[in-house]
Amino acid sequence: MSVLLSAQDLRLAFGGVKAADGINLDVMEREFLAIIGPNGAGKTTFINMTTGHLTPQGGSIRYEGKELLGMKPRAIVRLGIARSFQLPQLFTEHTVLENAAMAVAAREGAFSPFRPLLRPAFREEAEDLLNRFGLLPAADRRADALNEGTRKLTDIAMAVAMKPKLLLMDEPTSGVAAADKMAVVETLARVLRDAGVTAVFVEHDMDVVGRIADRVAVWGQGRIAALGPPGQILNDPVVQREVIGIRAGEVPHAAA
Ligand SMILES: Nc1ncnc2c1ncn2[C@@H]1O[C@H](COP(=O)(O)OP(=O)(O)OP(=O)(O)O)[C@@H](O)[C@H]1O
Repeated sequence: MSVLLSAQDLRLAFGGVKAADGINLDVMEREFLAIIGPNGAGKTTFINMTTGHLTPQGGSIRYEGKELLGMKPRAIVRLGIARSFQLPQLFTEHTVLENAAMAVAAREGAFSPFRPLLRPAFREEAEDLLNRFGLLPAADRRADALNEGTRKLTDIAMAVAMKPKLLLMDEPTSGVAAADKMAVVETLARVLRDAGVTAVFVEHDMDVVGRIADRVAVWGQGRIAALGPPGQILNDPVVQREVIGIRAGEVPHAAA
């Protein structure tokens, strides 16, 4: 497997807060890399620096060997890096199908408020996308009437419409009802793996991490405190105590 994204000595401080304090990380092609860590550790900051929404004060981020620093978010999307947000960014007054069609149209640079959204080519691709995510039954529902699991999947489907090679997801399961969580996770993992997409995702639910991550990076105060396979990281007593909040003697969440 080759390196897709490589961060070297990334640094960014907000006043006295070091949100990135020398981040070194290689993301391998097609892997699912989970980022875990306490609130304020700098996890979202890393995503924002990769997408061009924040500019590091030092270091470099290379994607397929190309330096991303200094590039605008739109240019980074065009290279094949998409993201989904902790709070899904949907067009709430439109249906799920229309949202998906808008993402397809945006990718084609053909979105226009004056032309029909559901042109046949966009509609067909949007339906295919929804089908892959198991979202066809929700196709005609307005985005503001969806449960959180369906909203999250729709948001991720829109990111996948950009045909990314790398997808960055900020807490893909936050707010999703416990009963729906694993189905959502299994669906998104299946679609992304089928499409050969590399995924980097921030996650607080260790069951989710244990289920789909190939590797886990533990963030601590702007640095990577540990990195390895989930069986190793999630069973590490320090990670359990400092990040997961498990005390000695309790049953860990993750399987070895
Ligand atoms: N635009 C900003 N301006 C000022 N401070 C910021 C900004 N973005 C992040 N920070 C600060 O940087 C630190 C890291 O924030 P970040 O959101 O990356 O943490 P996180 O690990 O994603 O936390 P959480 O799990 O709560 O989402 C925090 O102290 C935060 O308050």
